[in-house]
Amino acid sequence: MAVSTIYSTQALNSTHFLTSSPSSSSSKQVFFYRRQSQTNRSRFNTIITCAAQQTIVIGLAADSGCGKSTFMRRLTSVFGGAAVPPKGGNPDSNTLISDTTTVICLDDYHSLDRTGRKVNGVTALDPRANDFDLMYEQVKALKSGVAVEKPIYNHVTGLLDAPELIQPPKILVIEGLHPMFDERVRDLLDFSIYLDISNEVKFAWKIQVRF
Ligand SMILES: Nc1ncnc2c1ncn2[C@@H]1O[C@H](COP(=O)(O)OP(=O)(O)OP(=O)(O)O)[C@@H](O)[C@H]1O
Ligand SMILES: O=C(CO)[C@H](O)[C@H](O)COP(=O)(O)O
Repeated sequence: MAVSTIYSTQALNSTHFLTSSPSSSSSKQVFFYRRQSQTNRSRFNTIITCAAQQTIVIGLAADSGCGKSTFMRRLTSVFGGAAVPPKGGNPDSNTLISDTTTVICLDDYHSLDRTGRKVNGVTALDPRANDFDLMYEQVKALKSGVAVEKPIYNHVTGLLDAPELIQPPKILVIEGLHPMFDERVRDLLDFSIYLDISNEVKFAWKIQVRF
């Protein structure tokens, strides 16, 4: 598994691209190619293509409000096609689907809704508030080409909504608080990214969202 950490102190508005990263496991065929245009050597002109035998799984971890969604929108656009919510589904779905990539928000594996967390005195970061067994089963199924009925955590109501059908994509991104906490889920990742955002920047971004 290749690992990359993005530091907020380096460049707040920069995008960090995946570079050539053969998987550590010789049984997999996962390659990201990085190529720059001859005419324009700007890093925003980088093209990435990918060849793989099965669904590639990318894990993106960061604290709440640290730019996971923003980073994923940029990454999926690099992979090709606009990422949009599932058509005709729950308007509060957290999922984004593009031609090549499906982004799943791991908040959907909260085992306790907002009231349940309050009653039990735990935050969403607490492993006890998350269903890692289901997360593992469903990521494993998608990686092996099997569709799943994934739950939805509704950030508007704070409730767990009826599940949505997720088809196996070429590239699956799981983004959230804990893509690397459970060893079984971690072992399914081909590439891991951690957004290491300083508290100063994190609070500034959070205030921007809330006010
Ligand atoms: N690289 C960046 N430069 C400037 N602002 C950013 C950057 N990344 C994210 N932000 C801002 O920070 C805020 C939070 O970003 P975002 O919603 O992507 O985070 P998140 O981790 O997905 O949040 P949540 O955990 O609540 O789902 C947004 O207002 C976004 O515009
Ligand atoms: O986005 C989050 C974590 O990634 C939220 O903090 C978490 O899902 C709890 O949800 P809410 O704030 O709606 O109670």
